[in-house]
Amino acid sequence: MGAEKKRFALVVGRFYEELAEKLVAGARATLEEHGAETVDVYDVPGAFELPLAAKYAAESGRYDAIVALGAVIRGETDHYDYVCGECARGIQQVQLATGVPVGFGVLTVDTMEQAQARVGGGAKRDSGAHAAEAVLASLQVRESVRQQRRSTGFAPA
Ligand SMILES: Nc1c(NC[C@H](O)[C@H](O)[C@H](O)CO)[nH]c(=O)[nH]c1=O
Ligand SMILES: CC(=O)[C@@H](O)COP(=O)(O)O
Repeated sequence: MGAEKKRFALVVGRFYEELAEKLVAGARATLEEHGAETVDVYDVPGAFELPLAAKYAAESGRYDAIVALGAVIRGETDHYDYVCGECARGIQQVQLATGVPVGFGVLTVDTMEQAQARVGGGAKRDSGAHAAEAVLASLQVRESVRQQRRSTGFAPA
């Protein structure tokens, strides 16, 4: 889907700054390649804060879609499980509650090497770009449904 005249917010967990920057670069490049009018960036300390930041952006009415970016790397304790779980659950809740697509561009990995392989220039994928592509796809679905409703005149009671 084209992103012409569309406005996007990136909410970014900065726990690992270098990884965050690469995720932002990938997401921004994808959105701008598709013609985004605006790409605003909002920083939070870590992945646990991403859902609330996404909620603020979604409820502002200023953005067509949001991309949540960050990196969670497993440590010695089970803290990782809570951070990842609440981040993912919260982000999903925001998009379902508001209808504003929120891409999940949060790395949940065991090692820094795994993380580096999943950002721009890495061997596996560019997770920032993928999350941006995902919200473009969600916006396309919404537009297609709207067009279908207009063309068939069908509107649920
Ligand atoms: N260990 C990681 C964290 N932990 C911090 C939390 O996300 C949160 O900021 C803190 O608990 C205060 O509420 N965050 C990451 O993004 N990545 C990690 O690996
Ligand atoms: C993902 C985390 O919260 C983790 O980095 C914290 O490390 P630890 O479990 O060793 O305290």
